[in-house]
Amino acid sequence: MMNVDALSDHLSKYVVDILKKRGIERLYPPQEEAVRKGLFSNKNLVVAIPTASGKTLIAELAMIYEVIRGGKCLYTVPLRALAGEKFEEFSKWEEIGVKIGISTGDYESRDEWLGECDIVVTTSEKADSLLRNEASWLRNLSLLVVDEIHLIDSAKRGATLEVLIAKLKKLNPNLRIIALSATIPNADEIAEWLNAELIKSEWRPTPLYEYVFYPGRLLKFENGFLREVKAESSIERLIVRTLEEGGQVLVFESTRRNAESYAVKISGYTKEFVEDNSDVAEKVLEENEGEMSRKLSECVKLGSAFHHAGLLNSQRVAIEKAFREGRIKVLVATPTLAAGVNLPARRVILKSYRRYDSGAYAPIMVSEYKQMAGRAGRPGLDEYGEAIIVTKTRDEALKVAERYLAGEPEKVISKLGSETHLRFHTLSLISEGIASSFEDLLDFYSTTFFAYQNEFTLEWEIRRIVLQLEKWGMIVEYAPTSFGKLVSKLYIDPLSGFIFKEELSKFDELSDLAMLHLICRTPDMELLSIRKADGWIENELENLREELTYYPSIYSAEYDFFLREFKTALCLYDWINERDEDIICEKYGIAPGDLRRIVETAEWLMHSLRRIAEHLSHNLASKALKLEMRLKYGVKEELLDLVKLKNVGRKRARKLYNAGIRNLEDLIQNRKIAEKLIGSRIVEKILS
Ligand SMILES: Nc1ncnc2c1ncn2[C@@H]1O[C@H](COP(=O)(O)OP(=O)(O)OP(=O)(O)O)[C@@H](O)[C@H]1O
Repeated sequence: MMNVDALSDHLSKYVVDILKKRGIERLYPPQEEAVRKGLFSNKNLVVAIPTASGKTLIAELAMIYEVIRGGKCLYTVPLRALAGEKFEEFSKWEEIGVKIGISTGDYESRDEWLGECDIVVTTSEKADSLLRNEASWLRNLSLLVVDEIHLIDSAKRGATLEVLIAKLKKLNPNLRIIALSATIPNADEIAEWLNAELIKSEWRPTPLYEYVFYPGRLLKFENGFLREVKAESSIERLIVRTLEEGGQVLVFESTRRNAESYAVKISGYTKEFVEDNSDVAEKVLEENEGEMSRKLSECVKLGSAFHHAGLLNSQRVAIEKAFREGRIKVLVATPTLAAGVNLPARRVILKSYRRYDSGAYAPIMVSEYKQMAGRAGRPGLDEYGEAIIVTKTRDEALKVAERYLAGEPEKVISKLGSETHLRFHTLSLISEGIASSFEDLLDFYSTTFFAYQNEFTLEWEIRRIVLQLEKWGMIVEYAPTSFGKLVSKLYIDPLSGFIFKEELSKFDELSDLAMLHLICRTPDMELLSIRKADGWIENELENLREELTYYPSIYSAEYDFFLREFKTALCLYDWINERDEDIICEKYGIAPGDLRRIVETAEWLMHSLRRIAEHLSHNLASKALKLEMRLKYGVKEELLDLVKLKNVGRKRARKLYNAGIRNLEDLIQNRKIAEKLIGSRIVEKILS
């Protein structure tokens, strides 16, 4: 393998020294192949290699190479959590004067300061939003790195990724692109679309062995033949053996409930392997002490943990860090983790190979299995990694082995052809001046991966969408109206913008609940699902019907969907009326992380509603602004002057208010009382 000293001609001795400090003496085979295929040139590259095989380093070397030549780089990832992780990883380059920036905040900031950075890490959505808000620095990029480009296949975020690449290529004609991908069967299609050299390999620094388990046996493929070896009688015995060997285990379960209960069960086994985790156990209770958080804390004390989208960000980070440090021995996660951050373990066990998707249990895709299995084997720590799918019988094991061990991951397919995505991106293309005619739109879409993969054009769909945007008053003759430009900048679905405008044109006044319900009626809002235990909602509906402006008949097809909208609006209503977070979670059957996510989305949509009301000079703009702030802090209107103060959240504000302290002035005049209520340190911070 090539010695990193050979890189000094392209990168300088200082860079090589930093690599060596990181323990990187020789390039991995795929990295060497990348150098040979033009890593240090202007060539585009697609790198499709397994997890932890050195993809990121290839991108880092290319970015440093560009920066040394005075270039500017954008590194895009699919998730905010990943952006934070990569930003941390790249910050070491500041040692040689490379300026690293990160931008993943709200969807409307310009972040002009990023203009001075050499490398900016962001999510594809944020980069697209920055383009919509005319962030000028995005027009002089020399290198775009697209991490996880196989997520073009994702129904939710794939289209934005594809359109972002096409936009940046249009705005920077000489833009160099390096795409990092999991091992997918049609990486060559992506390479052709991007006019790139392809580096494709199955090489891994840590060998991966894949098995299917059924009680007492393990199945595996060896030289193309299925072999069966004796095994432990239960998965728990197998897990204990791994812990006895000093390894850790990542377990995937199909639902949150299963993940939580298995983490509790396995904590009975991990406790004998764990030292003192009390600091981590306390950390996960810092922001919330509800039922889920307490259960998580108990597990952590005994060396296990669960990980799913209901965790608070701070809890997720604490768990991941403790797992990386080897203090948590078994982490039980739901498949959402697979596409997320990098948590390798010696053994990866899929207790279930099904996932709950839009109301039904379905077997996971082979590519999802490969993502999870790829986490097995910590580079430099484990000699090998083992991925094990759990089944109950030999018959089932044979079928599962056929599908997942011998199977090919699914091809990456563009999802741009859906009306929602096309509507969303067509408005932005016209708003940003990238398209000012029908031909411009067709030309632009002809440069997407969708066009590469499909003979037929989107002509008919685009005509229909243009007519719709005209009808909604967002464009005229392929130019944006001021309303259309605003909707595009707000990064909301044009249909959401239209719903807001329609409702505001019908009503002068709306109750708080009606305004919360209005944002829940948009395609941008994540809605709560209706559980068996939610019979109470229809009673609430009877009591609150007068406050609503829209209420379908119980016989109409949309009634079930309306119930979900109404349940979500009630949840937000409780939040802004200072109901305790844990009581809200209990009442609506959600976890703290879900509440935070729904509140964050609602705040963004209320902000959008407020901006549209202002644009229409509608008197509800001021009420929308108040609701936006109440959503942000979860308080009644009377506390707004207090929560604006730093270090004053909803609980402290309520304490102060109830003692007669209504704002900063009162606080200064009643400092002693305030110190008794919230502590002198906090008062000090507020007044500093
Ligand atoms: N040539 C090398 N020699 C030694 N260590 C390396 C080498 N290349 C990368 N590494 C280390 O291996 C780990 C994984 O590398 P990297 O993050 O580049 O892989 P990856 O494929 O991007 O992983 P992921 O898919 O999880 O992002 C990192 O800690 C990195 O420092």
